[in-house]
Amino acid sequence: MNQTRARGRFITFEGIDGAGKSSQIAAVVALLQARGLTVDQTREPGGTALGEKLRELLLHEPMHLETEAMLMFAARREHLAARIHPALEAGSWVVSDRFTDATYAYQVGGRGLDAAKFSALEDWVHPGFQPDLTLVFDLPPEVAAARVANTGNAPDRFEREQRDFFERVRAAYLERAHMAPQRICVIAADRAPEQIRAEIEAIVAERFFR
Ligand SMILES: Nc1ncnc2c1ncn2[C@@H]1O[C@H](COP(=O)(O)OP(=O)(O)O)[C@@H](O)[C@H]1O
Ligand SMILES: Cc1cn([C@H]2C[C@H](O)[C@@H](COP(=O)(O)OP(=O)(O)O)O2)c(=O)[nH]c1=O
Repeated sequence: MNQTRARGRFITFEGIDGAGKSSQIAAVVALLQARGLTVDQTREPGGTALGEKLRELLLHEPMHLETEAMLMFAARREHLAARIHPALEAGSWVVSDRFTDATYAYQVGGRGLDAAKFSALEDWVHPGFQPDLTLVFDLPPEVAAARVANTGNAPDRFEREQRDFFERVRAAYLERAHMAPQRICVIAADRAPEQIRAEIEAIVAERFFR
């Protein structure tokens, strides 16, 4: 029998640093796997050997804002070609810690990149392609900053930014969610992990398994 496997779905997690994405991503991956799906868990910047090298530069090397935006999209181009598209076509689901909404939030919102330049890069790198579902973890920057400080890890170039930067990033995420309400769900992330997890499970079930 010539049965082709259905194309996989692409789910992305977004939010300011310390929003609490990491553990919830693990829960969603486990949930999908429990349904018998093959899941590829990945992240941006990164996700490929080249992308991880670019990530090192992006997180630690000072650079011009437009260099930063183009390197984010360069890493993404590689990620799409080498990993995301092949996985989806093979029927795997792809769950990524960040994607293009992060460039809108951090580079346009946080750093002030020209929105037209962002759109040009987005249209070049993935014309007509967006995640099937994006979860934006939303919380006050001071709460997120306290969580990041508690981890005890050395902060990277982004995590060292001040509260007003993260206020702008947060606002840009909310603006982006407003522009694509069918795709982007905003999650109140200043709650207990179990509550957040239950809400996400309900969203995923409603969106994909109803
Ligand atoms: N809902 C939550 N309430 C309180 N602390 C949390 C919550 N979710 C995550 N944390 C803690 O906050 C820190 C950052 O979480 P993490 O998942 O790494 O965030 P992100 O991946 O969004 O940067 C970790 O120490 C984690 O244990
Ligand atoms: C994908 C992406 C990430 N970033 C930033 C956001 C984060 O501060 C950083 C790395 O993301 P992340 O993996 O969430 O950091 P961590 O592992 O420390 O939780 O890169 C951008 O500024 N633009 C982008 O397009």
